[in-house]
Amino acid sequence: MSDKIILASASPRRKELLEQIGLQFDIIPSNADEIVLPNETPEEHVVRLSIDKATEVAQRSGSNGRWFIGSDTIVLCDDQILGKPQDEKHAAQMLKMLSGREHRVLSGYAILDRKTGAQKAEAVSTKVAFRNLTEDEIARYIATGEPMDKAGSYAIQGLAVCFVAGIEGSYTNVVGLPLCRLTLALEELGVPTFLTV
Ligand SMILES: Cc1cn([C@H]2C[C@H](O)[C@@H](COP(=O)(O)OP(=O)(O)OP(=O)(O)O)O2)c(=O)[nH]c1=O
Repeated sequence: MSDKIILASASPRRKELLEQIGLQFDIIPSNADEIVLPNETPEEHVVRLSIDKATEVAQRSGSNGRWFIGSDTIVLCDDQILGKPQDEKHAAQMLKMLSGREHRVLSGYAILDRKTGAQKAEAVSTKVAFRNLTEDEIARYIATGEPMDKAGSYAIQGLAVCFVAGIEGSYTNVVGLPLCRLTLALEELGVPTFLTV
């Protein structure tokens, strides 16, 4: 078994975030299903999906890789889970809902160590407040294409930063991975990071 770290994600944001902290890793996107189960809390949902993504990739990657990282991000508004929009109309509905108020962004992560069987997973929450958005602003934002592959139909790391009146908690958690918590978990599992090698 190689001592590699594998990011089980197709998200270019997660790739950039792990590169930002100097990790060396390979990418194998996950094919895990992303359904919401009845009676599951949003926290349980993102943690379960993170574990599913990491496990699914670990199971089909042969002897390639030791540590597998999976993650999932959702937006929560009025107790409703907002994932990625199905189309532009759906994106407009979500952005209208987020306009002028506060919501939460939940990201889960899971790290599996295939060598020892150890695992760490948790959900991290960040509060984000949007200023009021007009219908015209929402239409113009959707026309840029940015919302279409993002949970909640916006990207804080992109043009939508202009809508963000305030944030409480981890910024990278909104982008897709809570790096502060994740690096602590990596250290606890003995994964070499710039803080330990
Ligand atoms: C709220 C928000 C989400 N997002 C993105 C992060 C995730 O890529 C996406 C949420 O969808 P996810 O299902 O968490 O991830 P994904 O399908 O892009 O990738 P994979 O499942 O293979 O790991 O939304 C941003 O880029 N910026 C933001 O501000």
